[in-house]
Amino acid sequence: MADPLLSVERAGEILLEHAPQVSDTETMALADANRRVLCEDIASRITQPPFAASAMDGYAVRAGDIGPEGAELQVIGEVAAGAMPDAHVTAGTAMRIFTGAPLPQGADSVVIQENTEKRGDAGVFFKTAATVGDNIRYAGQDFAAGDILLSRGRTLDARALSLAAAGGHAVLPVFRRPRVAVLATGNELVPPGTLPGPGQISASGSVAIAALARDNGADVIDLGIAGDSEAAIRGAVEKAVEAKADILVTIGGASVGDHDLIRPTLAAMGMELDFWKIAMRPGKPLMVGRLGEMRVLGLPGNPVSSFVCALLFAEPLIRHVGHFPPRNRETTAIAASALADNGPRQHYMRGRFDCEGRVEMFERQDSSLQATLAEADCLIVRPPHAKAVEAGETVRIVNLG
Ligand SMILES: Nc1nc2c(c(=O)[nH]1)N[C@H]1C(S)=C(S)[C@@H](COP(=O)(O)OP(=O)(O)OC[C@H]3O[C@@H](n4cnc5c(N)ncnc54)[C@H](O)[C@@H]3O)O[C@H]1N2
Ligand code: MOO
Repeated sequence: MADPLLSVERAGEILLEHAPQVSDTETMALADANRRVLCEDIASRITQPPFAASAMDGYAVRAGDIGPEGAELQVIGEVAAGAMPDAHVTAGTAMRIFTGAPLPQGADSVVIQENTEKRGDAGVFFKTAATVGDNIRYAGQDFAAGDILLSRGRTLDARALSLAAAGGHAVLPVFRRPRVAVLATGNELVPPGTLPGPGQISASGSVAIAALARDNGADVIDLGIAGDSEAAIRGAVEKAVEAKADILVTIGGASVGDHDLIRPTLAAMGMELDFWKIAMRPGKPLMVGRLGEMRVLGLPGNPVSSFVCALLFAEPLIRHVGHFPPRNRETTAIAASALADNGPRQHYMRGRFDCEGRVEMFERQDSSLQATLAEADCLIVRPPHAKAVEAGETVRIVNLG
């Protein structure tokens, strides 16, 4: 019989199909622009290097003056970085020059000082032949004014920011960060740090989702904890709408119990449902919909389920909305021990690498166990109906690092 549940792959496609990308932009100082995405091509305002400069400490010479047998030349002055030469190099003369200094007119080569010997007051003997262009950085050899240095869509990092600075920019136009609202739901939840009373547990899920969202370039709106009532959930969702969240991530209340009110409440508020329940374990009750422009991701409450769903769905969604390039976490590894055959849902099993780099699964995989999640290096992916695997065979994994 065909499995009626949506596949993980198809769910991922549907998720991105209706997710509008951020169009608002802002101007950021270079110091604040790291990890942001450029919204325009950036052309250089200047030519780099702006002038022919020496790449070494030594002497600016005319290469033709020094043959294979060497030559003695008269030093007529010196030029350091930041100064301009006050003389021309003519036949039989040289000028002392330092790294970064402009090349004097007439010179066409720089000889490093290690290949010279001082002779008398103003004489220097050049021991080896010089070639035109030796140790010279010519004007514009890096880039010229008007060249496109960085393209729209580039995620800014240390190298890109340095290039922008070299090109004469102090600020850059970037897309605003995607706004992700995170809402925990459940009467049993208390904020982290509050000792749980009878029947209560710490709300850990939103901490994980907020950190993951920030890792992926989002601004997080923490909506706190809503109790299991339609009014409480509605109030929190309204705050997400007011804050103009691009994405609302809810945790818990996604399943079929009498207190699982996320889907009915959002439906009553006008959410268009894209899907609810997928062929995945943990994470079967995942829900995806749209409330106006806001993408809604309803994660199951078990902390491992909410984290795995966030990694597989919230991360790509945030990256897409924020114009960040997709992050491919999937690769393969050698199984350290045998794995049983799999049921109808794609199973993401916590695993860790052994000292030989092979992957072994944790024995206990219950979706409430957070200690093994924190210890895990990867999730071993077991596709629906996958056959049993022997030790030494290759398996798909999702890297958690
Ligand atoms: N009859 C059925 N029952 C359940 C099914 C099902 O198909 N039929 N699915 C199970 C699966 S799978 C999951 S996963 C859970 C998910 O259900 P909910 O999304 O409704 O989650 P809750 O019931 O609200 O919570 C489950 C569990 O997780 C704890 N929780 C909730 N929020 C947080 C949080 N922010 N931080 C830490 N822990 C949290 C909550 O206390 C519960 O212990 O449903 C199964 N049931
Ligand atoms: O799928 Mo639930 O998400 O197993 O714990």
